Amino acid sequence: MVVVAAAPADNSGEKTKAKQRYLKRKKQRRKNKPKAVTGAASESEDEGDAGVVSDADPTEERPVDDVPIETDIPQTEDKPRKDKRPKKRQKVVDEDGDVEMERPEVQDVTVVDPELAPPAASAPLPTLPSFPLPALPDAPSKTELALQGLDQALVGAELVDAAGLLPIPPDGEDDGGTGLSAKTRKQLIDLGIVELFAVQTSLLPFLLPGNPLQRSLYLPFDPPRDVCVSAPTGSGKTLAYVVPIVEILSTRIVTRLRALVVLPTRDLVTQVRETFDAVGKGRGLKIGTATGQHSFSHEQSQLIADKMTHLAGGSSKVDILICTPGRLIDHLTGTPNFSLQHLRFLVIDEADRLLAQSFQDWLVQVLAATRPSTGEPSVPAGFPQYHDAVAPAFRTLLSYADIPSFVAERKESSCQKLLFSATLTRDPGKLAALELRNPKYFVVQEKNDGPGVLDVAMDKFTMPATLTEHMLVCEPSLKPLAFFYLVYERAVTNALVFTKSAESTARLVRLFDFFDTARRIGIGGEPSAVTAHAYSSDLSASERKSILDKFRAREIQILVCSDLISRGIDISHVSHVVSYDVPVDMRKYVHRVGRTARAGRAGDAWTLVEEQEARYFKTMLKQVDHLDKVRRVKVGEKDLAPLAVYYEGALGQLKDSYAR
Ligand SMILES: Nc1ncnc2c1ncn2[C@@H]1O[C@H](COP(=O)(O)OP(=O)(O)OP(=O)(O)O)[C@@H](O)[C@H]1O
Repeated sequence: MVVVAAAPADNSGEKTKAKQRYLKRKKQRRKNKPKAVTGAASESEDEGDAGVVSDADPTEERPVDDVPIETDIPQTEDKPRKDKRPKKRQKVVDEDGDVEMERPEVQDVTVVDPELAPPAASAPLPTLPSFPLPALPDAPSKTELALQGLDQALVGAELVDAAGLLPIPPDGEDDGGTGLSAKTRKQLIDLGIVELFAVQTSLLPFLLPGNPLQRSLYLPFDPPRDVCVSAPTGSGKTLAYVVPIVEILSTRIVTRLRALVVLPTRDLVTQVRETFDAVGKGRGLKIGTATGQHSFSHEQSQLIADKMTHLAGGSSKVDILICTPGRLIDHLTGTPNFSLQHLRFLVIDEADRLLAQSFQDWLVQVLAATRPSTGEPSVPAGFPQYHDAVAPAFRTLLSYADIPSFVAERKESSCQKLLFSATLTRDPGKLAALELRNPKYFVVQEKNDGPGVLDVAMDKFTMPATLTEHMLVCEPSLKPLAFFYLVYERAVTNALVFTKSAESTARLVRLFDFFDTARRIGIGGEPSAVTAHAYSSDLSASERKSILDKFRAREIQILVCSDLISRGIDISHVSHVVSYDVPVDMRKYVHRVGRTARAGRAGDAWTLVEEQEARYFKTMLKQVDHLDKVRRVKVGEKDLAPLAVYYEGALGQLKDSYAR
């Protein structure tokens, strides 16, 4: 009996001389061997091999391929073979420790008489198991990256189908699942609102629960959850908060400042006020605005009833205040008895825009004013105090010693924060700054439009379904002409035209006037049907209002503006939006184009792209999988030729006017 020790593995892949010799013999042996019908292939082969090896030089090292390998191939023999010892197996535990495996043990090989050897099997030789080469793990997908660090509440957002509508029952007890009182339903129907849009359908029942206790003005023991809403432009977010606020505050007896709505611009404050006035008509609610449009003392007199006495519970003349953040801070720091302790609602509309605004840390100051501080009582002993006017959460700040303990207990503020935007931020840092209480997210999107939460996480915002988008690439020098082509040849009127600055706005309007006059003369002096006007921050508030009114009345057909009114402004008849200068980022694009195709109406958006900007613009759209939604329109010289003659003249006049 000769025992051949197993050789170490030869990983080089080169065949040694010994191996070559061995393989040759093996081949020979196979040829001579009688054909086996059954039997464990590996074992028969092993034994045969061993016999051959015994002839070989015992000092020769045998290649690792020689070593019999025990596999887990099921045995086909019916009877167990008595002459074989069961082979030893080595137990190993995998790296994670949760799977126990058996590793075949390298064995001694016993040489037996070939006569006694069982017939060799014809099955193929078992091969060495191959182990995968070490490789770097796959890079995380964009989706995985987008989800990293995301607010868990956003991950669990409620997805709302943008097409969902809910009819408003006109009268009777049944509210049809809207959560609205008969009074509010009647008021909405009088305003022409006969069904709720998707965002309202999901938000109203949430903010107006069936249990009347949860509709209370104060919920100190059961504070309400905060809400974040991401819904496309023109989808009706304003009514989604105006209606519940009016509904809940209508139960109030005493006027306190209970709803604060913060918006980024004065124009939006005016617009939202009009909506509150319309919906809240006949409900006795007092509504105020603070934008800096009037003098500070005038605003103070509109907001505060008593400026002279220090009142622990504040003194408000309004139930609802709609304001810009700057003016809000002015009142918070400079108006006596202006208090946010009674707030039931804090609305931050165009939230991502406002959170990007760090004006005097407005958010920190506002949030601090809505919750009781842990410091000294705000009203020292000896001062006149009216404890009935103090919000429950703030009663601990009173210096009264005789307040029963259940009242004096520290309770949470009842202020419910409501955040809205068509481009809601997913920035965890910014969301954390809001100190949201158990927030509930609503994401309104087109049905089957992909994973909604991920879309928000990856800045892929849902556009209105009724919007058609175009881009027109042109030479920079021909851009004004391309714009005139859109106006006169493609009937792009009732349009908002966005430029990059107030200066570009003024220049374009001037050029438009020269062009229009030249064209009018050229075609026989017909009065022009198209009037363009500039709308910019250079204008006074009253001028801006008058221009907007004229545009709404269709006396002006084209309003040229900067991004000042790219957010929130709602003018129903805007059928076209033109980005005369390409927007700097996707958010701006979403808000600009969202000035049309509102409330289910059709609308067209055009972007004029200078040749050198085309790559940037397309990349911006591609990053959010939006490029294929924007149709590329080609305008050749032939198209522009009829207008080119007036354009030359208008350009000359513009140059002269600036030279003067
Ligand atoms: N249920 C409804 N039925 C009919 N019209 C509605 C309804 N809800 C809202 N609207 C109208 O839809 C238009 C757009 O609403 P709103 O201004 O609230 O949109 P938005 O979602 O705030 O848009 P943006 O993000 O651009 O500010 C308004 O003219 C509004 O009156």
